[in-house]
Amino acid sequence: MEKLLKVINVSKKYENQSGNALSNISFEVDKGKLLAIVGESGSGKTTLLKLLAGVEETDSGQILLEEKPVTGPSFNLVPGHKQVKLLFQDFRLFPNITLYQNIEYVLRAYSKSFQKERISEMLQLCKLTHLQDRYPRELSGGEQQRAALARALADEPLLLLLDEPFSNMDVRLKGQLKEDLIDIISKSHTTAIVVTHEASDALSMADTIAVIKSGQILQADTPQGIYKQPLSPYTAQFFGTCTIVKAQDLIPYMKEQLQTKKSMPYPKDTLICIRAEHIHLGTSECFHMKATISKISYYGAYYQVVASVDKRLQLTFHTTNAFLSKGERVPLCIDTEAIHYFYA
Ligand SMILES: Nc1ncnc2c1ncn2[C@@H]1O[C@H](COP(=O)(O)OP(=O)(O)OP(=O)(O)O)[C@@H](O)[C@H]1O
Repeated sequence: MEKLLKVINVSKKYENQSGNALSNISFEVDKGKLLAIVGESGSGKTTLLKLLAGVEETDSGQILLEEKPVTGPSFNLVPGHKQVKLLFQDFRLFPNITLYQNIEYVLRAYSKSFQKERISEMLQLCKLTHLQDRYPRELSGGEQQRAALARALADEPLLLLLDEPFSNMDVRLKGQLKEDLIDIISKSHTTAIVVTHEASDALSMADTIAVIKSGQILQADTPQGIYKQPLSPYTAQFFGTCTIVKAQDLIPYMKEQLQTKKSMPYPKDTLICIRAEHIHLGTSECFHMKATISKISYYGAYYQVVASVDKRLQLTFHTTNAFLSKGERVPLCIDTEAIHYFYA
């Protein structure tokens, strides 16, 4: 697979900052793929996008786009790399010209006939042909985003960067937009990096996810790899509800299963993660322990239940059973095969 982008040991510290915004970041992106960068507020996501777009300077390390260095503003007359498009949360469409003219502006260096052809292609791709004569203020949030996307893709950037593209969207609109975005990006064969703090967006959109915390990449993997084989409790909990417990606290209830799972004995303080969907109400076929329900929260498709087994062991699980109540003692069964171990 051809590597479009290589980020090698990049660090960045702002002048008035005590720690680093980014420390020794390295990753690669294949041509035509979508990478999601995920992390909590202040983890360094936007800083990374700015470095990739060439609008901020790196302190050390290298960013290579098609093997050529991406340099910061002090190296360029016009800040920003010509073939990298950074799409901001607020879209930044020109307010006083129509949607058609917004795209036309990006293509001003090309011939009139090429402009016409390309604008029509972009409008079609982003399902905006019927809205081409409207001004940005006459478009809905979702339409404005597709318009910004059409404009960004018009002169075929090598790399498209999207900063929190769904931050201002309601849930219904977001679902549709996510589908549109993936569709448009893949049809245009664009390589893209999407920054988000929403784990579910990253899981559902990306080919690869990079988890960033305090300016460092904790893990980069496929969505399935990140969800099923998290390298740290932080990543495990970021991507879905899970109970993190010491293996020794589970041994009294699942001695046989835990020991046969791995032939090697594990240290006593080995942590394990059990996803909420891998804990079920016990049956005559599967019973590991009894627990007392301390909390029930309704999430529409399921209930999230917290139940205490003993002083040290509290499990969180999902169920569609609507007849449970707080204080009730319930039998529980854990999918032994799905238990994830964090070896020190
Ligand atoms: N211009 C600046 N000067 C000083 N510190 C900055 C500057 N910009 C960002 N920072 C700091 O760098 C760190 C990373 O910020 P960044 O904006 O990249 O995080 P983020 O992950 O995008 O956060 P959010 O999700 O809240 O937008 C933070 O600690 C932030 O306070």
